[in-house]
Amino acid sequence: MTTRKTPKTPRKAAEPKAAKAAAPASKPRKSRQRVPKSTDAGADGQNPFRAAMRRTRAPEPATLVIFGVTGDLARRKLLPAVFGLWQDGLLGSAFNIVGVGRQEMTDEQFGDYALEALKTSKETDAPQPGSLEKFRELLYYEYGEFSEDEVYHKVQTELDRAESTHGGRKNALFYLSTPPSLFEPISNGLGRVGLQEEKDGWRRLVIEKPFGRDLASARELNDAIHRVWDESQVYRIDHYLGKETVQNLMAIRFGNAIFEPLWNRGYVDHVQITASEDLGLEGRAGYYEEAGVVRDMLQNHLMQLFSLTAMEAPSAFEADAIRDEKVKVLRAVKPIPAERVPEVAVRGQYGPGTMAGEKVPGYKQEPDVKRGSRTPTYVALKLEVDNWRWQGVPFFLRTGKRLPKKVTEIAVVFKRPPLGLFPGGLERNVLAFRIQPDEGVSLKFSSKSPGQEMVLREVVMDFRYDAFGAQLESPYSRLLLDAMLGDATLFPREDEVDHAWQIVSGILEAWEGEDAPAPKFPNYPAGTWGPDEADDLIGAGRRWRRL
Ligand SMILES: NC(=O)C1=CN([C@@H]2O[C@H](COP(=O)(O)OP(=O)(O)OC[C@H]3O[C@@H](n4cnc5c(N)ncnc54)[C@H](OP(=O)(O)O)[C@@H]3O)[C@@H](O)[C@H]2O)C=CC1
Ligand SMILES: O=C1O[C@H](COP(=O)(O)O)[C@@H](O)[C@H](O)[C@H]1O
Repeated sequence: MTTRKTPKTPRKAAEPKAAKAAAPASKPRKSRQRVPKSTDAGADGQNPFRAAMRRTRAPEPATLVIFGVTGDLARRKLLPAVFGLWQDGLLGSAFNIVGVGRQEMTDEQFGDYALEALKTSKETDAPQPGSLEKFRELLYYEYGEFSEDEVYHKVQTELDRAESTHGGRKNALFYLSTPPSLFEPISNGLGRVGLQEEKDGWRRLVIEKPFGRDLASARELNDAIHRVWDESQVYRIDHYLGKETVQNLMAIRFGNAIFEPLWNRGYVDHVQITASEDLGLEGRAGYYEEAGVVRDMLQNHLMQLFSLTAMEAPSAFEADAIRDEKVKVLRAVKPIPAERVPEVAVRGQYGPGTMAGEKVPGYKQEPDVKRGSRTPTYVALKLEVDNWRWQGVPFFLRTGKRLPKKVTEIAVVFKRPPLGLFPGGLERNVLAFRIQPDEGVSLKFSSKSPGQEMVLREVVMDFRYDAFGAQLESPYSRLLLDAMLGDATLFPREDEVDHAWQIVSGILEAWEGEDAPAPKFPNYPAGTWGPDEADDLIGAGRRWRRL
């Protein structure tokens, strides 16, 4: 995304740049609003999940500064998440947002933009009467070139202004919701004007994914970030960790006595981790052509799901104890040098096809995609873990765009019973964590079907999240609140990110290196479950789950 766009929603004419830049530092603040009570479902009129959080968690007064606030992520996810937290009274006694972008806009115009975003996003909680207008009072906007100091001075001025209503504190959470190429320039810009210094309040940096584009660039970015920030101030976000159902994986594994004894090579045949998407490119060619599925999904979201499934129990539910265990299992993954890639990985790119009865274009026909594009939109990978728990148990990971449906699932497939006493029934028990949609956990097993004969049938025990009677929290709400509270438990640490890059490095080398053979793309029609080679990867006697 290098071209400058016009604002994405109708707005009033932009105020001249000079007039905005010359606004006095002492411009009067809008009065801070009392946080309204929620009318979400729940006995006390609140979203029960959030009400539970409210009792124990309240951040200090703070400013959330979103760089790239005019982008897709901010519009569809971040602003709705912040609005929901604020409406439920979770953002403490004083809070405001400074949106930062490259487009010229006044605070007023930004208010219109943000409200339009809230009204159109599917993720926005039902607003209470008048609450959108009250929320608008918290919104400020600054713009400029991210390579120049001026915009950071403007941000500093915003923090100075907020001080009086924030109890003399200048706490700030800087959220980098921009293309990854801007992470380092923005971090440096903040550093040049001293915005990382914690003299008069905490300062934290949230960095979106992908963190780097390969192992070398991730390390360079990490070093650059550390030249400005202490690791304790850095929150690398992977929104999959904010999903309730992903956290539930730890709850089920380590909060029950019945699963862990089976969670090993003695009982588990293999594990399948799937993140399939029915969507195609959604106008994100500029980003996706550079990234491809390995950087977009595999290196981060799927590696997180893998490490949470395969790790040992942490000694405590604390950031470093959990991160230590995740790193240990990532280190135990059998290395995948470029020569091994054909054995363990399959790539794909969708061609034209049919989705829900509608014809859809292939990847190469999507707007702004190069006609000869080699960008993969599908990957399947076999991981082997060289440790006592998992020796000989393959983990199969797959993710892709334009697959038949949106579903993310972790399925633990158990070994066959040692003796087949009865006819019928299923081949193997499966414990499946439905991360999304239709969130829940199911266990498949065989049962006698009614009748004279001892014939088995496959049955399912199913737990559904909607049994709790509450809508699940957006992962961004959870993670934003955690970052405001200084809780890094659900954010990947630098060594986790590094090890995840190490695992996929050979794949990138084999597929993108100078001598890499040209792929035969497209190799799956949109609306199908990916290339046929993925079936060979999972091997004889096993098959991918049809979800
Ligand atoms: N969108 C999504 O669903 C998800 C996105 N992410 C990550 O979030 C981050 C943001 O993604 P997304 O919102 O989709 O990206 P977008 O391309 O929509 O834009 C992000 C923002 O960056 C600005 N921007 C782009 N290029 C420049 C530039 N050269 N100089 C200054 N500003 C620039 C855009 O300004 P303008 O509006 O003027 O173009 C916009 O404000 C990325 O790191 C992405 O990987 C992570 C998970 C999901
Ligand atoms: O990070 C990303 O994730 C989304 C999928 O997220 P989900 O929460 O809807 O499963 C993906 O579409 C996008 O390409 C990627 O950048």
